Amino acid sequence: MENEKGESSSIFKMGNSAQERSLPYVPDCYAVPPSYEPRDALDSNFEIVPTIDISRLKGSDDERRGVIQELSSACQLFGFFQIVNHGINQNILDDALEVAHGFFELPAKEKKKFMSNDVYAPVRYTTSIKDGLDKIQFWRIFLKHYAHPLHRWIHLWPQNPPEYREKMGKFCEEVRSLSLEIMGAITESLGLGRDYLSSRMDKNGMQVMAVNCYPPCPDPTTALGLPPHSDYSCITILLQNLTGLEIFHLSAHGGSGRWVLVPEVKGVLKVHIGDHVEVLSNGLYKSVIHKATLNEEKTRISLASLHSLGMDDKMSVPYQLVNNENPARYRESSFNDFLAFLVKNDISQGERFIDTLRIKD
Ligand SMILES: O=C(O)CCC(=O)C(=O)O
Ligand SMILES: [Fe+2]
Repeated sequence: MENEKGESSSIFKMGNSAQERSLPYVPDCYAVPPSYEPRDALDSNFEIVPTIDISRLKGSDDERRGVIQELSSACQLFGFFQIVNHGINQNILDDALEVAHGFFELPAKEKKKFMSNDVYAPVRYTTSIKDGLDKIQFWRIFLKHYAHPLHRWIHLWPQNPPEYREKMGKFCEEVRSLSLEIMGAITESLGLGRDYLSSRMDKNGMQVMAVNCYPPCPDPTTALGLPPHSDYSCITILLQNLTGLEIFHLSAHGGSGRWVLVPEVKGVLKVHIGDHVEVLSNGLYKSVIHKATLNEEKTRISLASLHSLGMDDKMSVPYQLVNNENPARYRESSFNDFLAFLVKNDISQGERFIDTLRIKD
């Protein structure tokens, strides 16, 4: 973000190319507390991250039931799973990553048009989380833009690289229809039926793209791309070019949990359970705490597509999941409520939206 003199508070001088932005050292404002980065507890056993063949959702009743069971177990144990055979062509994934990278390589002048720290802006470009306001800064540059309905927002997106709108637009449309399919399976797995949220998500549902760039970092052990957090959305579908995403596996280590590095396998998409599915399930499914770690040599790009109900549409605990023994554990809230929370709170300090929704016994 720029002050009156036109200087950026960010070390990244947001306009330059990723290479020029790279510093030979990590300034103090980027140093994260050791508790954010417990390297010794990292589980590098890739096998344990659940992977689901999503094509079976369209198969026989038995196949669909099998997927629903796997999904339910992944949502309870991890709040996270990977999907294969999702039906999105590899070219579409590669093209979206390519135009995202191309955008961050543009000269300052181009990118500055989108610079904003207003969390309500439908298109904004900035660094960290709230640049200049976060107590700790994060080694991340990002473009955030709304993506659904596409015709309403696409004319606000970058026109450079020239194929940005077409290629990112195609990716967004494909990922959105996948999100509806997955949400149908999630509500079915909760006994609410496949169409419990369909019309609300279909008509007014939001899709927000976080197009993230993490330049090479001279000391990846001291800084982070993003601190531990959960997403406010129903689900997030994520595509990355390199490993770096770590999730907190709650059920590991007798419930004390541990960090797991998510593997990168070409073509595999990642699905995060967000705060609003935790509410929807009355706490049976957990929104996954995750963070973005850094690479010493390479620029990491991730495309996080967040899917939620409409701006003012409230997610509440369904009456079907509530009885005397199992009362509602969360207050209702909307996407707009999350934005108000984001304005007032510093996520870099570990504040979580979901914690503000819990109903105390
Ligand atoms: O870059 C990543 O792997 C994580 C991105 C993320 O968590 C987000 O944009 O909310
Ligand atoms: Fe996230």
